[in-house]
Amino acid sequence: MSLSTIIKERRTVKRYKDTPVSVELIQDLLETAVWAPNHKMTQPWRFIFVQGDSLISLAEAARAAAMAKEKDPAKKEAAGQREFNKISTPPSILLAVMKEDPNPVTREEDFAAISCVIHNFTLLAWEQGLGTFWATYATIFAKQFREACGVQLGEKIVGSIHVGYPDMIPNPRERKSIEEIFTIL
Ligand SMILES: Cc1cc2nc3c(=O)[nH]c(=O)nc-3n(C[C@H](O)[C@H](O)[C@H](O)COP(=O)(O)O)c2cc1C
Repeated sequence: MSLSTIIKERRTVKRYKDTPVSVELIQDLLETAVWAPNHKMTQPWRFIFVQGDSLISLAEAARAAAMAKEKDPAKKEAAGQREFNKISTPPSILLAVMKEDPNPVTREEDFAAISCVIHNFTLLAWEQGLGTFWATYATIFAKQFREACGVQLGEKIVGSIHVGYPDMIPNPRERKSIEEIFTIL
C-alpha cells in the first residue's frame, strides 16, 4: 500500500473482531511512530497498552466515574453501564499520555507533536490490517480512570486509542475540496 492510499483509506473503526492484538506488534508500531517532528525533542509522551483483565478493570473505573458524575439516581446505573461498555468492548486500548509542560508554548507544541505520533501509529496500524479509533470521551479526564491506569499529576491522556482487527469499516466522510481551503498569495 502506498502512503497516500494508507492516508486516504484509514478509517476510524468502532467494530472489531475478538482476535487479540499482539503486544509485540504494538511495540513495533510505536517504535516507528515516535519518529515524528518534535520541537526541542522534548519527547513528552508515554503509552499504556491495556487488554484482557486489565481492560475490564479500567472499564470498571470508567463505570465508577460515570456513576459518580451522574446526579440523577435513576440514571446512574445506565450511565455507568454505557461507560463500562465503551471501554470493555474493543479488544485493546492504547492510551497516549503527554507530560504537560508548565510553559504554555511548549505544551502546545508538545500536543502537536504527540498528535503526529498518534496519527503515525494509526496509519502504521492500518498498514498491518489493524483498525483504530482515537477517542477523547470525558472518561479519560476522570480521576477514577486516571488512577486506574497510573496516570500522574502533570500528565494528560491525549487519546484513548481503541485497537483491533476491524469487523466493519465505515464509509469515508467527505473532506472539503482543495479549492475551498487553499489560497495562493
Ligand atoms: C483528537 C480526536 C478525537 C476524537 N474523538 C472522538 C470521539 O470521542 N468520538 C468519536 O466518535 N470520534 C472521535 N474521533 C474520530 C473522528 O470522529 C473521525 O476521525 C472522523 O469522523 C473522520 O473519520 P475517519 O477517521 O474514519 O476518517 C476523534 C478524532 C480525533 C483526531
